[in-house]
Amino acid sequence: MIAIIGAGKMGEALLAGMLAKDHAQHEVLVTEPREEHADELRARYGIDVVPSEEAAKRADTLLLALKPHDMPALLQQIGHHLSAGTLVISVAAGLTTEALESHLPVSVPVVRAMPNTPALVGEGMTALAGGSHAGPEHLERAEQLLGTVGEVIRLEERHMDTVTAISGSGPAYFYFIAETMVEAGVAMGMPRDTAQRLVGHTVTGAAAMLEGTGEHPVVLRENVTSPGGTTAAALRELERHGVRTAFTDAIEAARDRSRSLSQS
Ligand SMILES: NC(=O)C1=CN([C@@H]2O[C@H](COP(=O)(O)OP(=O)(O)OC[C@H]3O[C@@H](n4cnc5c(N)ncnc54)[C@H](OP(=O)(O)O)[C@@H]3O)[C@@H](O)[C@H]2O)C=CC1
Ligand SMILES: O=C(O)[C@@H]1CCC=N1
Repeated sequence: MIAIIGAGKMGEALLAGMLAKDHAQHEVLVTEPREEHADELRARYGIDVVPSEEAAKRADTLLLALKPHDMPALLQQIGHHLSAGTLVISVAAGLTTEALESHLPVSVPVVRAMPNTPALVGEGMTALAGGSHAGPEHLERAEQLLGTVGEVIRLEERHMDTVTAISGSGPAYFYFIAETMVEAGVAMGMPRDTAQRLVGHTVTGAAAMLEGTGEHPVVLRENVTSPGGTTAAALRELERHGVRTAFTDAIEAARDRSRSLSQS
C-alpha cells in the first residue's frame, strides 16, 4: 500500500500519474487536511482519503508531498505509527535526508526524491538519493514507484539542489517561454488559439528531437538557423538581451533557494 501525504500540485500529479499507469485505486491512500479538497480527490480518483496517522499505519511506502516547512511537524506526528520497514520518500525541495531522519525514529529508511509535474501525464523526471538507513532494496522500491510516472535517475545527494533547479522547477521555465511566444503571436495579430497550437506542437516537436536524436542542443539549434535568416535574427536579439545569462542566474537562484529551504 502506498500513501501520498499532501495532495497539492505535486502530490496530485503523482497520484493521477500512478493511477493512470500501474496502480489500482485500492493500492493508494491519500492524506489531505482540507475536507473540501479531500472530497474532490475521493470523487475524482475513487481513492480513500484518511488522516496521516492512519496512512502511516496502513502503508508500507509513504510519499510525502507537503511544503518543506510543514514536513517536520508531519514527520513527528507519524513517526511512531510507522511499521518496521516502512519506506519514507520525501519530494520536498531542499530538505536533506539527514534533516528528514532527524524528525523520525532511528533507522527509518528515507529516500529524497525530486520529481516534476509532467508525472501527471507519465512524462515525469525524478532524481533519487537514499538516506543513511536506505538500502538498495529501498532505492529499488522508490525507483519502481516513481518509474511508473516517468524517468528516474539515482544521484549523490549533493546534486539534489541542482536537480531541483533544473528538472524540478524546469517545466515552469518552458511554460514561461511558451507563454511569451503565444503572447508575441497574439501581439502580432494572430488568434490566441492558433498561437497556442503553434507553440504547443513546436514545444512537443523540439522535445521529441532532443530525446529522439540524442544530438546536443547546439547542433539542433544550428540546424534551424539558416544563414542570414529569421532564426539568426531572433537569436541575436536573445543574446543582446542577455537571456543566456538570465537563465543561468535563474537556475543558480533556484539552486540557492533549494539549499536555503532546509534552513527555514
Ligand atoms: N510543484 C512542483 O512542481 C514540485 C513540488 N515539489 C515539492 O512538493 C511539495 C509540495 O509542493 P506543491 O505540490 O507545489 O505544494 P502545494 O501547496 O500545492 O501542496 C502541498 C499540499 O500539502 C497539503 N498539506 C499541508 N499540511 C498537510 C498535512 N499535515 N498532512 C497532509 N497534507 C498536508 C496541503 O493542503 P492545504 O492546501 O489544504 O494546506 C497541500 O494540498 C513541496 O515540498 C515541493 O518542494 C517537488 C517537485 C516539483
Ligand atoms: O517551486 C518549488 O519550490 C517546487 C520545487 C521544484 C518545483 N517546484
